[in-house]
Amino acid sequence: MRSDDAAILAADRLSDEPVVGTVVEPDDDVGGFVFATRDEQAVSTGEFVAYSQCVVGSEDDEIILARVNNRERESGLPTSFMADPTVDADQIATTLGAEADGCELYRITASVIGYYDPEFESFRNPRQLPSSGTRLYRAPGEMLEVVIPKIKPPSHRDNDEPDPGMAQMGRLLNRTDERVSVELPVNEIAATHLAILASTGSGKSYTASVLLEEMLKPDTRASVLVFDPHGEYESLDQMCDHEAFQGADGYSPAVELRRSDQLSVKLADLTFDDFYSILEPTQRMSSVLNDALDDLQDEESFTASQLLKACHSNHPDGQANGLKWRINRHIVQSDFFDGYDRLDLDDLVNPGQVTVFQMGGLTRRDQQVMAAVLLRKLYASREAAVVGNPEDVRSEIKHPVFTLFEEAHRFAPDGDSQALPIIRQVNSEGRKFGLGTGLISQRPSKIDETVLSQCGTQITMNITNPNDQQAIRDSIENAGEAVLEELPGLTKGQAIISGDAVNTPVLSKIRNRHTDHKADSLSADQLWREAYDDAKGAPSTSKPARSDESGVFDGEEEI
Ligand SMILES: Nc1ncnc2c1ncn2[C@@H]1O[C@H](COP(=O)(O)OP(=O)(O)OP(=O)(O)O)[C@@H](O)[C@H]1O
Repeated sequence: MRSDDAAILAADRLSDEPVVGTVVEPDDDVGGFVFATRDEQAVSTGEFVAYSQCVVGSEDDEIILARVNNRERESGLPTSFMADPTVDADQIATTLGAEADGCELYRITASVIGYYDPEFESFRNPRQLPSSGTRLYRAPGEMLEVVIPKIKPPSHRDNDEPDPGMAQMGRLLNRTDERVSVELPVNEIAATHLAILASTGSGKSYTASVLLEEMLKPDTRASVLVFDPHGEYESLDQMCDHEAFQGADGYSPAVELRRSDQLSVKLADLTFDDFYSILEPTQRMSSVLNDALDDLQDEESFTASQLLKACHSNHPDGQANGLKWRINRHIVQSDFFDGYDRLDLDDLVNPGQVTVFQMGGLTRRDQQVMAAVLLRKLYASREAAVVGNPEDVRSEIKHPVFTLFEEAHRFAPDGDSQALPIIRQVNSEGRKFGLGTGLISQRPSKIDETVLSQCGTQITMNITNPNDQQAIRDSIENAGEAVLEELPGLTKGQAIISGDAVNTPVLSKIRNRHTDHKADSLSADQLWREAYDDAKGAPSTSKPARSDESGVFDGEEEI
């Protein structure tokens, strides 16, 4: 980010950029205009173009940004706009290099985004569409770097104000000849929640890992909990030794990996609803359970045998037998429930630490119960810390926490889940208490609608299923139809970033990871060959896997 952003925003800056076309006519329907160009490559969908215009209330001309939407090819002479009496035909011919014979033109629709107002820290509507003949330029890359992230621009920050923590996620997808960096304010993502949505294999966990890398850099030192049903995030521990993550003051991120056999939930932390879903009691059993839990409600911790005893003491006549059988079956015989806490928040959440819960061996219900218990504890602890109750022992978490849910449709489905009520609560109230969620899913249509619509920032990648596309349309208010139409065409690592962290949606290429990516699909042919060699005791005939472990695409260098 440059500090001389005032100069970057000056309208005369536009003349350094290539001319990409000329406005043919305003188009009220799209809140924009149609322009003509010969160079279709320079103006692919989602690209930013710009023109200068005098706007009411501003002394100088402003740079107005517009986004390229649809395009149509027009062969032959550009008769439709050459016939427009307000257009200077010579000027258009010069601009486009249009020669009389067989020149190919493209009619392109663009919607006006507005001019950037640093006071307002956002775009303003110029309230007037450009007139025919207005010359259009490619929007300057340096300007886009300043105006896309939703932050106070450097020129408007006090010297003693700390720089906002920025996550350098990648670059603008459409700019192939220059690197225009896409940075997102970490604060905004953590406070207003995030959704990363894409079909399987499109790069969701890769993108989430890039974000986690950025959050754990010395500039940010975030506190993050990852709920990871497939063990996709363990390679993050490479951050501990990687030079990109070492601070001048000796900082190095901590990465805690908790395997499912190291996870357990304290019985006293479960609510009646949790017990209800674990034991699935009949109506009669429910009232036995209720009485037993009433007896134990003042205990800070209790064991399964204390619970059994409480059931028996209230109902010695045998009425409790059915429930006791279920307690034995689902609680006593499970390693997952315990009288004592193995989810101590002090160990799990610390600044500069990411804790990854590898929940692979747990049933879906246990995954939900664990996520619910932890989120409830965090919520209560952050609420107590912010509302300011120093007497409350739970107020120990003094810093914001970001939680990330891989396979979010398991935890917050469009249906029943132990974790859904608390995820809903965190998404609607968590901002006040510095508790944020990131939801990752390949099935947005299977996520609870309220939860999804409360994710303020969205990173959306290739998605082909029509129901999922519709769920995304419904949850992303301002991305614009034309940009969303790009979704099926995006390839691995390409994303639309929209919502609270950006002033306008942006098509991006997510950067390469510093750490290895461990979530690649298994290479079946190699594994078969290896298994065959093992079985025969022969020296290996297998060739190395074709998948590129570094995750670097052909011809794509590190940004
Ligand atoms: N930005 C990127 N740069 C380079 N490679 C990428 C990028 N994003 C994804 N990839 C590659 O694409 C593949 C799939 O990525 P990833 O594992 O993140 O997909 P996913 O959407 O999480 O899949 P799943 O739903 O199966 O978990 C990986 O091989 C990864 O190396």
